[in-house]
Amino acid sequence: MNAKNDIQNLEDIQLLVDSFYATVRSNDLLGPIFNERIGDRWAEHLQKMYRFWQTILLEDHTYFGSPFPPHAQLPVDQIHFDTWLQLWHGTIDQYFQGKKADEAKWRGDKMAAMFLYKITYYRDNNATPLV
Ligand code: HEM
Repeated sequence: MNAKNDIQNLEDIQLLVDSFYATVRSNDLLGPIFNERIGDRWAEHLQKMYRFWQTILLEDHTYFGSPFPPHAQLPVDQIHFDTWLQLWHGTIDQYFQGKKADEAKWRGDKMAAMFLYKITYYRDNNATPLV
C-alpha cells in the first residue's frame, strides 16, 4: 500500500471530520450523547468542526467560538474521553500520516485532558463555569 499523505487542505479536514463523526454517531457510548444534544443540527456542527480544525491545523482563522462551554455539563467521564481519543486517533491513522496528522492527535489529547479536568473540577466543586 502507498504511503498516506499528511493533512494539507480544507478537503482533508472535511474528510477527517466527516469520517470521525460518522464513527462517533454509531458508537454505543458516545453516539447517544452527541445525538441527543445535536439532534437535527449535525450539518451545522460539522461545519463548525471544519472551522475549528482548519484554525488549529492549517492556521486559517475561521473558528471564533469557545470550545469548552458546550461540554461543561455533559454526563461524561474518563471512559468517554478515552473512547473519543481512540476514535480520533483511529480515524486520523486511517487516512493520513505526517506532521499535521501527529499534531491533530496531540491537540486532541491535550484538549480532551483539559476538558476532563475542568468537567471534573466543576462537578466536584458543584460550580458552574463562567466562560
Ligand atoms: C467525551 C468527549 C466529547 C463529547 C461527548 C463532546 C460533545 C460535544 C457536544 C454535544 C457539542 C455541542 C454541539 C452543540 O450542541 O452545538 C460539542 C461541541 C464541540 N466540541 Fe466536543 N465533545 C467531546 C470532546 C471534544 C474534544 C476532545 C474536543 C477538542 C479536541 C471537542 C471540540 C468541540 C468543539 C470545538 C465544539 C464546538 C464548540 C462551539 O460551539 O463553538 N470536543 N462537543
